[in-house]
Amino acid sequence: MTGPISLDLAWQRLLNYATPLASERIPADECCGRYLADDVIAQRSQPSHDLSAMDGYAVSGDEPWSVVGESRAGLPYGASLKSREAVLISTGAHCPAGTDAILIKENAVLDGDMVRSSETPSPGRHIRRQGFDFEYGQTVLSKGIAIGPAQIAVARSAGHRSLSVGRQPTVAIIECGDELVADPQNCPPDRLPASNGAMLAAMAEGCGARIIRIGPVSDEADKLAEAFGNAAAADLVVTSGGASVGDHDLVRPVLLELGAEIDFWKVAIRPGKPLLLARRGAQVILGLPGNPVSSYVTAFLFLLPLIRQMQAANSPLPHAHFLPIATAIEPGGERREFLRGKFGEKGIIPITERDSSALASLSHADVLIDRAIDAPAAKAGMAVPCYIL
Ligand SMILES: Nc1nc2c(c(=O)[nH]1)N[C@H]1C(S)=C(S)[C@@H](COP(=O)(O)OP(=O)(O)OC[C@H]3O[C@@H](n4cnc5c(N)ncnc54)[C@H](O)[C@@H]3O)O[C@H]1N2
Ligand code: MOO
Repeated sequence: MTGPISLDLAWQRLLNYATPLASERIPADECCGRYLADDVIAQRSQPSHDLSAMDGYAVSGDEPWSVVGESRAGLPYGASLKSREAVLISTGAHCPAGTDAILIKENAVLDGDMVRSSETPSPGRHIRRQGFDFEYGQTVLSKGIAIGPAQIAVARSAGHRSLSVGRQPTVAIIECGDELVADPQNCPPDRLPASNGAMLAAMAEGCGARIIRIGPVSDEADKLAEAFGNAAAADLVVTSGGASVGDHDLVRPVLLELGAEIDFWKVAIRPGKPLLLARRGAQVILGLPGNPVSSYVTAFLFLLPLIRQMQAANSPLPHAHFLPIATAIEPGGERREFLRGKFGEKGIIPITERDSSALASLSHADVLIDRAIDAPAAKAGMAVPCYIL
């Protein structure tokens, strides 16, 4: 039996394993949370003309100016300005050709159809130049980025009604364990409400997956094989529990029986050592440990990156932020460890509970603190790598 592999190696293998699914074109307005399958090229310049950034007067030459018309947003003044002419202008309206400056309304002194300034407007000030935001033909959004509200807005502004995005994977979640009951309000004293399936489904769905829930499945090889059969249509199958070395831990033996290729089993992290990556035909299989916190942490580190990668994300792994800790942390151990932490006024407060079954402490966590193997003790105030949950 080979030993656990490092997290970095496991991540490298994971990213080589899953390829992006086919792309699809959908309305830009429905793209929040999706990943771009192609670069987005501007079909127009923004702004398409020089625009006023303020309400006031577009003026040409020296004062006083005679007011010859109006330029409104969407209703431009049709002619050029001559020297000593002005038009009333609104924010977002075209500056007529010949505009030298914008006299803001607050500094305008009207006298019949003439206008003067109480403060001379500086040339070019308050004029948004054509194409200053982006130019026609420019790449405004790059392939592989996550689409959020700002990206939807820029795509529309660049003239796109629809966008090409990675297809969302179907993820089947199989919960294993004789002790698990589906209904938490009907749980005999010797059993346990199944909680990992719902937790993993919420995590995967939040990352864009379409979910199939299977189980809880009892610890019997034929039942687990049947569950894999029911998951045949999924792009990715995630199991929870039965990943370790116990007599009733059946995920690995059943997968071998079904002819799956196992890439790795066991990663040197805490929590979450018994973790399995396999492939069966085009289907990727991720076996997560049953302990609830291990399940959460390994889903965060492996399941969510797989889902992002399948949707064409260019940066699917979680990103660490260096944040100061409010209290000291003891030296790291022989596995890379992910400690729960929460936001506090003086920095991240490490949560002392480290048991991999302790869900209440997980529910208080805002971050996972990444502690390297044999990391030296960290004093209060030191910045440590954290993953925001
Ligand atoms: N001899 C060894 N024993 C164990 C090792 C080891 O290396 N040698 N590793 C330990 C570690 S680390 C972990 S993590 C667990 C993982 O075990 P399994 O993936 O086989 O999980 P189970 O045994 O099925 O369950 C563990 C624990 O979690 C509870 N559980 C399981 N599924 C759910 C669920 N869907 N909802 C809520 N709770 C669940 C289950 O009742 C158990 O208490 O193995 C260690 N053992
Ligand atoms: O990973 Mo186990 O997750 O250390 O309890």
